[in-house]
Amino acid sequence: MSPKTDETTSPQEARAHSSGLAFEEISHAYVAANGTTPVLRNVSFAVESGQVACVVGPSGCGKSTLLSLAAGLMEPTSGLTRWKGRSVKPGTNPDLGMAFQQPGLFPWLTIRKNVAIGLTTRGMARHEAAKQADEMLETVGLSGFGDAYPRQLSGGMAQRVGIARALALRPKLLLMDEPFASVDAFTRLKLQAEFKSLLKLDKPTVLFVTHDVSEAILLGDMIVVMSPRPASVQKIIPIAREDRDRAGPGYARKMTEALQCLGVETNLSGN
Ligand SMILES: Nc1ncnc2c1ncn2[C@@H]1O[C@H](COP(=O)(O)OP(=O)(O)OP(=O)(O)O)[C@@H](O)[C@H]1O
Repeated sequence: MSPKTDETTSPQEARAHSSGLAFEEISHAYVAANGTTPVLRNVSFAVESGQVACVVGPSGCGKSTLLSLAAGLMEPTSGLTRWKGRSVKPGTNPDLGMAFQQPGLFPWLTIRKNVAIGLTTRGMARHEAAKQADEMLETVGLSGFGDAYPRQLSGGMAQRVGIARALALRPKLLLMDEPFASVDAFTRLKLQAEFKSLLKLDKPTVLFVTHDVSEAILLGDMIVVMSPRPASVQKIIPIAREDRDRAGPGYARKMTEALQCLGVETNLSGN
């Protein structure tokens, strides 16, 4: 979360000195032959090192665009994205790991090779990469599946492979775009709990896009609620450990706060 500020430190300076990921007055528009689509407007927030920020917002408001900017896949129309205080430039960020809604596994490679591929492309020897891939597969509950192919896995297992592939790189910055959206509700709950404990291993800084407020409360140290497109930050809701108890008052309070911010009716008892 943003560092404490005092009279001598402006919020802008605090973001510039963030130890993690910072967006500074980011605006972005897509320009195409048929016109310009403004997507982000003056977005500013910081995610401190080792913290998890979950981004929620209406469909099409620009959440994935924010991830692409953090990954350095494109540059904003205006403003600055910083990682560890340095401006993010297009190109390879060795600290970066990414996982998406569709894990995008290579069907012709074994599961082991799917996980190892990021390591070998970074120059690791094949046998060492295979060993680390097997360790990571064990961590995500897929030991014994290294020689299988993606077609032999269920949707939940394929998601686990996608997460293993991202985490095998031991990323300091992990960007995730609805990684659990395509699995059934029960598998999703299991994956969320597993992912939560995996984060404790290396404590990466995480930007996690989701449509699911309960997922955001469970996984996030903060929820960044975006407005409709062109999106700006509507509210930042800090999440404390006790708020993650689904039966506790904090959980209900944070859920209501986020949903109201998103314009969702929270009391349907009169219907
Ligand atoms: N490469 C592109 N060129 C033109 N417009 C784009 C491009 N990528 C995204 N857009 C548009 O920008 C807007 C924001 O897209 P983005 O995918 O960032 O939103 P999102 O909040 O992640 O959406 P969703 O919740 O549906 O996943 C959308 O209107 C989308 O159509």
